[in-house]
Amino acid sequence: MSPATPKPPQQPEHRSGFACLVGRPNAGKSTLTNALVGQKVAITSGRPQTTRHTVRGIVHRDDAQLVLVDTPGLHRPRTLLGERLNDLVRGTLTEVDVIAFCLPADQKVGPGDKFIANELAEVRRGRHRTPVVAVVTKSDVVDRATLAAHLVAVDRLGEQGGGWADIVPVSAQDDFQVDVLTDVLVGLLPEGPDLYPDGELTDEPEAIMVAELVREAALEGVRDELPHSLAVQVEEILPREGTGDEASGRPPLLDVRVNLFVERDSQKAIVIGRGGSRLRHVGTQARHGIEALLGARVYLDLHVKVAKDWQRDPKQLHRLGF
Ligand SMILES: Nc1nc2c(ncn2[C@@H]2O[C@H](COP(=O)(O)OP(=O)(O)OP(=O)(O)O)[C@@H](O)[C@H]2O)c(=O)[nH]1
Repeated sequence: MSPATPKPPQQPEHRSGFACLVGRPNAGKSTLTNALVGQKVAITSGRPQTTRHTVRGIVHRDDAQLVLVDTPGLHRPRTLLGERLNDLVRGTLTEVDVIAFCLPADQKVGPGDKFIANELAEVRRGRHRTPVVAVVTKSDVVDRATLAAHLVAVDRLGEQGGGWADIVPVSAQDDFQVDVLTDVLVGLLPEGPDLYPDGELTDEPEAIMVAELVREAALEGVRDELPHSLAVQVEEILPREGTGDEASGRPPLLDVRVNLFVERDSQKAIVIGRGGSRLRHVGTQARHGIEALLGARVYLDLHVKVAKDWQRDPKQLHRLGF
């Protein structure tokens, strides 16, 4: 009997597709996106509901490309803006290949999670049968017994929709099991070639990222209702004439003009601060981030404007890009 010819090693199939992170506000979606991608692309903040735009990060591997869509927090709509956000989330859910449902380990499974689980059950029953992975985030903040109990509760939450494709506890902060989650998500993608060129981390227009940096700085340390009442619009990003030097490769200074919209005069006063001190601080904070993002020196010109009840006005929402 002749020995069996050894088979050539099988090349693993290349996979590619879109994943979307959902979860109640503050569940850790942005932080997890950053941990998965390995670089800061989405904007995190201690305050809930700050992620308004769909920011994508891209995980490049030899065997796969995973495009992450970081959605705004799915929540019960209270205003027109809330409804638009939810429409955006629902639209995203049916377009992706896999959904990661983030449930923070330090919070009991509550009505907000059940609301989202119901939505996801619909998506799983739908035409696309999109698989949903339950991700228990912030697992570093609880002990093992609490984590175990939480995993059981999360498992039970998935029963109505026919069960989760997987359950993965992670800590974005301690880089615990983030690679395991990547493997699980990649395993649920269809076979396919790269969707984006290597090295590209986000396809967000620069202006949106600039707006998010300003928004993040403007919300920092403000303890009132501001997060729901602040919109940021980048009016222009222009190279200033005669400031660059082609020979040495020095980029020109960029003039960045940004409008911050609030709903009331009292909120305008909060953003500006006594004698303009707070706004100056916001400007400095944001400028550092923008310079790092754009790789050039920046002159940041901030204007605070009152756009009354903009959250409820379709015309204003449109103008602000919603
Ligand atoms: N201890 C710990 N804290 C975390 C972890 N991930 C996120 N956080 C914190 O949780 C808070 C919310 O995190 P985000 O990533 O902004 O949450 P989000 O779900 O994107 O929030 P929204 O934009 O409001 O939807 C921040 O203060 C994070 O620092 C983690 O793995 N461990």
